[in-house]
Amino acid sequence: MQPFASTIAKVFYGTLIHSASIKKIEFIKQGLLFIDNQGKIAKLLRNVSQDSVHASLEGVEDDKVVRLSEDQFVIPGFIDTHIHAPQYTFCGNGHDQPLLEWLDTFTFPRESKFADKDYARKLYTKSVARSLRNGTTSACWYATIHLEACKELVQIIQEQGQRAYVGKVNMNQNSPDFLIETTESSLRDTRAFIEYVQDVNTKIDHKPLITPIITPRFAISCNSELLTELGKLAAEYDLPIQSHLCENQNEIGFTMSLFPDSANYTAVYADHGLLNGRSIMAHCVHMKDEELDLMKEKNAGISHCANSNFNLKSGMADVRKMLSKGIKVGLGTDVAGGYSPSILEALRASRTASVARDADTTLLVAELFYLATLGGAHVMELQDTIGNFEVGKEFDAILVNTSTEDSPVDIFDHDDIESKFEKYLFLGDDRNNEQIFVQGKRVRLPGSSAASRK
Ligand SMILES: O=c1[nH]c(=O)c2nc[nH]c2[nH]1
Repeated sequence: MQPFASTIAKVFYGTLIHSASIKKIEFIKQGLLFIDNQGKIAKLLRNVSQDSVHASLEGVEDDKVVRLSEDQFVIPGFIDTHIHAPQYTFCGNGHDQPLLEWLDTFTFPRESKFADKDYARKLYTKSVARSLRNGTTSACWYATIHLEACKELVQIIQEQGQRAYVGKVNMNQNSPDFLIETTESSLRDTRAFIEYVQDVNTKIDHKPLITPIITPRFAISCNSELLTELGKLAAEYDLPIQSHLCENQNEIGFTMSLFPDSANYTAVYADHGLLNGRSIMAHCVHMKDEELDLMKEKNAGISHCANSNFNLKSGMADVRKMLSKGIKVGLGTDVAGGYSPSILEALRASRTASVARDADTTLLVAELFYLATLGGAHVMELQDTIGNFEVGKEFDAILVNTSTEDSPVDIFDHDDIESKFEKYLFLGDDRNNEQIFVQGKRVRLPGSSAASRK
């Protein structure tokens, strides 16, 4: 056996589809993708004919080779840059209200239930499984303020095998009595949470997939002292940061009344050390030009949550302008402002929003697919690790089949792989996601026959 072949854990032969850049989807026909036993992409060959494939696979055992059919292709896993784990419990409800009322009526009472960690385990198991089943191989999760429930979420994500940023939410003002912390308890529990995740990561036999993320809910719910200390914690532990920004006009007005010394809402985060290259700001619907310029200057990323922005009637973000300014943008489902845990739905809503904003500058299919994959990787600052099939990256992927028994996509004789792929983007769903991989391991969801991370 050849030395290279002996480190190979899996090989895919068939059509591979990924973003080569924001403007270009590469359809790799007769591709051979080699995954090593660390879950990394070891080699990628293009246009390998049936005649020569045998030679290219020399030394690789046959049971490691997946031969894709004409209706199957492999794409990078989706990246959900903004999702609330506890809110899956009311996903699809409550869209008659705008943001601040929706938070008071639905969100805060439901999130308060996560004080009970057994309840949290039961519900988080479903949130994470649903996200994974929809092809989200990486997610930026918001939990709640409750430390023990946050730990449960980490354990569940680890059991199910998703790559994730997980945030213990911080709230010490303008929050109901049943969902509020003191500055001291908020900081103490955030530090304990960070150290818990770090400890979990020392006990695994693979490169860590879970990272704690500093998560001030939004400026309204954190006072200046807490924001400042969270900025210091992010710097001390070198961690990413996530929050909400310029989602709704009432939210912006209230924020500026609380932080009158900052030039604008975006500057509130910058003024507290919370805006840098590892910051992920969700929504950004009503951004002034100087706020977008500040995002660019700080190299901060935006999670575009079009589904949520429609549901909560927040507005339509100007993604074209963000991209033309060179700002990093990815997609977020924003469960449960967004009614769907599927990034495919986020992609479709993003297209609709871009058409409704300006039919002359709509987001193109290549751009939408990029936002769902490589764009999200940039927002997470994981572009050197995931997002497409460049050699050396880790293999996070979906094996899509457009002809599964219960497929919502109909395929006709005239369909080629390009049209099958586009049909999947606009008509497909989790029934087409035949296999899901994170760091080279097949993810098996609760209820399936085998345990996770095989
Ligand atoms: O869409 C949103 N969902 C939330 O949970 C939230 N909290 C603050 N701002 C928010 N926006």
